[in-house]
Amino acid sequence: MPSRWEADALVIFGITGDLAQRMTIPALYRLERRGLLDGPIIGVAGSELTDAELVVRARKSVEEAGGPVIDAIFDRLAGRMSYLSGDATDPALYERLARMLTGRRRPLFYLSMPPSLFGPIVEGLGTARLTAQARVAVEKPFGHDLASAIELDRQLRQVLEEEQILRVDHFLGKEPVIELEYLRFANTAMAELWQRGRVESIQITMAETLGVGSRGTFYDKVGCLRDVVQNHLLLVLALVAMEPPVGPSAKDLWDKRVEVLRAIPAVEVGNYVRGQYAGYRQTPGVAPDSTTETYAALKLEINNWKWAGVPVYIRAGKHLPVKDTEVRLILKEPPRLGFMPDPRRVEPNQIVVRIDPLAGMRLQLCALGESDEWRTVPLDTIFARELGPAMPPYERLMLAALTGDSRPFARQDAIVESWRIVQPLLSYPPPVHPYPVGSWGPTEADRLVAGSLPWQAPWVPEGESA
Ligand SMILES: NC(=O)C1=CN([C@@H]2O[C@H](COP(=O)(O)OP(=O)(O)OC[C@H]3O[C@@H](n4cnc5c(N)ncnc54)[C@H](OP(=O)(O)O)[C@@H]3O)[C@@H](O)[C@H]2O)C=CC1
Ligand SMILES: O=C1O[C@H](COP(=O)(O)O)[C@@H](O)[C@H](O)[C@H]1O
Repeated sequence: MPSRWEADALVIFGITGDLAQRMTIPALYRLERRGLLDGPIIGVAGSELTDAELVVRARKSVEEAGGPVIDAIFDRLAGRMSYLSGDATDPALYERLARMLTGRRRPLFYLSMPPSLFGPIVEGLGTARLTAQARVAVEKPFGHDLASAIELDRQLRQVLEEEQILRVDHFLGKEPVIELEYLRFANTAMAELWQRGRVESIQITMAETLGVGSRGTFYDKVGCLRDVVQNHLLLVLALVAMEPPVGPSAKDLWDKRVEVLRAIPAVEVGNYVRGQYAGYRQTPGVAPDSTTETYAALKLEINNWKWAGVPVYIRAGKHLPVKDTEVRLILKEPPRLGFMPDPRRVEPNQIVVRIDPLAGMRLQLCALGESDEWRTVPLDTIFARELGPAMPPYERLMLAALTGDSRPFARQDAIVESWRIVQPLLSYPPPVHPYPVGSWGPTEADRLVAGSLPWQAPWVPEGESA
């Protein structure tokens, strides 16, 4: 049954911006190729452009995203597109937009704009009476701390109901992140292991080989904790630790995720290590005396029946040795039985769910080799080889937004809880430690995992260059 929120028009605010050009337009092309688009697409931005000039830019975006561009498909997409130029703070823009949307009842407004404009845009849409049956997608960041996240929501809620707001976090569109729920609850083997009686600790790593590049001005105001930990990684943790949802709706899913976040106490500053890669301060747009972190590592706990006593370690950073995002459950050691040779050398089993770049799962077991040597034996699965290629996140999220599926979009209470968890770290940031480019971050982060297995080198599947 079609959702009552299925869109009959798409309006992209910020169509000329970096995100729209690199991600949104190529995603729309791929949806067109699958035959999943319907209705007009209106791009809005400040630049003075004609419809034809927008189409030329769109073609360039699709070409730069890679893969062949099929003329007939691109022409179909281009045929839907039109452009509206104006200032998002000018009420006249919304009157013009309303005229372009005549006859359309359920537009999706996708805000790929500076976050400071989210409030004014929603107000403009409301004043032009465009929001009755509309939905509004907003890109992260949802605030820059707890207070501003609450304030942003207050502004949006003056015009919109909660279910009209789609908070886009592209990690929630990643196939293996979605897969986590099924892996855990469709497999008794996993479900039985996934609890404090079996798990010694959890490590979540998001390592990037690149630095901040041309995003210095943006990044220096944000830092690693806000950029990827508060949003992507805490939402992934919520999925890793949640109880099974009682039903299939977005509410069922988010109720369980939020339960996990509510059970996580705010992180103590002593459990947080910040790092900055060598040379960061020379990046264009970065302050010469910047103390912004490009690496963050923290230890937290989940105070509920299932996870109490299991430390969760999260680390993320730029200019690290590999590009890798993974969740690693380190299982408890087996009992030391007398019949096994040298039982102290048995390594604990580990379950790794790799999110990026080549998604998959590893079960790390232990076996005795020919010469009575303990060996680590990996059982690996690459999801794309078993399940076929996954839909890229922006395509999946755009499709969900257009078809009225709220499940992959973050709910406000989850956002508030995740800011609460990191707020002490933002209010009282510890000193930042330098680290060399290509290293695993500052060695100070090693003290966080004292008492658990050290930080584990991520699983990089064979054939994938590090
Ligand atoms: N870039 C990325 O990789 C990511 C970005 N995001 C988020 O997405 C959003 C957009 O980011 P990004 O694309 O990088 O930003 P850009 O600065 O590249 O683009 C901003 C867009 O907003 C338009 N714009 C700005 N001010 C006005 C105004 N007053 N009136 C009308 N249009 C205006 C610009 O139009 P014009 O230039 O034509 O005037 C442009 O199209 C931000 O919220 C960002 O945090 C989230 C994840 C990743
Ligand atoms: O949101 C962000 O994510 C990217 C990493 O995303 P991925 O899909 O390539 O893992 C990160 O580089 C960027 O700094 C951040 O804003």
